Amino acid sequence: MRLISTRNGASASSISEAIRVGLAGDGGLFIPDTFPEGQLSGLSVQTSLKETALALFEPFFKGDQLESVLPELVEETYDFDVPLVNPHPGRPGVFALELFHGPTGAFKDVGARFLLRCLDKLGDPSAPFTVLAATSGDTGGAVGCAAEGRKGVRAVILYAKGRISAFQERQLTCWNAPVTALEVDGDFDACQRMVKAAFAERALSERHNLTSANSINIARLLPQAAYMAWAARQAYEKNGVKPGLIIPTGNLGHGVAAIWARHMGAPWGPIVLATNANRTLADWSISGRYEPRASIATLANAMDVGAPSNFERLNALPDDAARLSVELVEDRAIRARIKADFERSGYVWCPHSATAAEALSRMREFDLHARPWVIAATAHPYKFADVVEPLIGQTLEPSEALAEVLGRPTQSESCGADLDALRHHLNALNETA
Ligand SMILES: N[C@@H](CCOP(=O)(O)O)C(=O)O
Repeated sequence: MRLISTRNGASASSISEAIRVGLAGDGGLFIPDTFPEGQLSGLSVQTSLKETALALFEPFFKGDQLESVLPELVEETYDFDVPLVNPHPGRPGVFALELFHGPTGAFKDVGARFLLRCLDKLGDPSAPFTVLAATSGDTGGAVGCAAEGRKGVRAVILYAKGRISAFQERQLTCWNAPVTALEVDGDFDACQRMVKAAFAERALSERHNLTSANSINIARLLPQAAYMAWAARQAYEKNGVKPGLIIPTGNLGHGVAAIWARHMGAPWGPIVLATNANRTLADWSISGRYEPRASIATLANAMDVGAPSNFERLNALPDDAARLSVELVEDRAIRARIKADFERSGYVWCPHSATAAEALSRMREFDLHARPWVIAATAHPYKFADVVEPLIGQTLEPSEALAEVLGRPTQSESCGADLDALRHHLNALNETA
């Protein structure tokens, strides 16, 4: 399989190269020239998540230098539960795919663990990769955690000052070498622009061996596509009807991973993207025009994205593969959904997952009962205790892994919201190395 750019025809010589560089030379995102077919057809409800991942990865990694270590990478990536639970006992056709049982309590753990392990295998400790991660809250923590203690990489996390939850900030700034956290005086889109500008400056990129840990990197998307393929099969087998998926969406990496999984044969029916009040995708779904706008701060802060990077990948798909709908959920509705579902069944959503639960509640009765529905539950509610606890009137308990973070010292450096400021920090890292 060839990996080509979403833009002007650049391509990668192998998946390892695509992972190493993160972004294609023309600034586009890597996509397969043709999607493999039939990889998922032999899988059954008994096929484990790890087996599903190996089957899905096979055509991407065939003949690649990482092919022989894939079983080890898969074993380590998926070493926590990804349960499909029923959040409302009175509604047996509704499921939550709980993606927050990893070390940092967000679905980002899966992709970050896989990507950082790939890079560590490919990296040279005497000239490690510098892995840049722009974050609106959850990616940074997952990348920091996955990078800690590695020799072939160093991670530089750019986070938007004042735009993340207190726990997320702690979780971005608590990792030991080789992790550096930069508190950027700007929003997530500014962080993302700085990262892309750094890649575009060839000398800078080569000097630091830059790559990306955001979902622009294909090694973030594939492991997400794998659990989406596995979950579709599980839900499908429950009553033989293709389930619908509702997925909270910001930078669109998770949504595209699910759409890729369906395009490669995972038995998903309709896919609904739930967004917060950042309306770029909702407007596009109505007007057909993609018009990035400045992001606004919401309760579902990890989705505060005005220019979703993976739109390019969505746009590169044939129309029938990319079919989806978008539901916009404002803060008021997020609050009300967390409260209502807790009162109804005791289930607690994080503000991001609550956008998807709210989208489900707005569905017409006919669509709701026509098939099972899976809500992607993307983050542990404890990470947003300041929002969630007053709504449910109870104290939330952290998971063991999240509690561990509370005991760690934290450290970050201030950074301006432009390339010069980032360049300064990167050069300083080289001087202290
Ligand atoms: N939701 C993100 C924003 C970055 O998205 P990514 O999936 O491209 O890393 C976050 O939590 O930082």
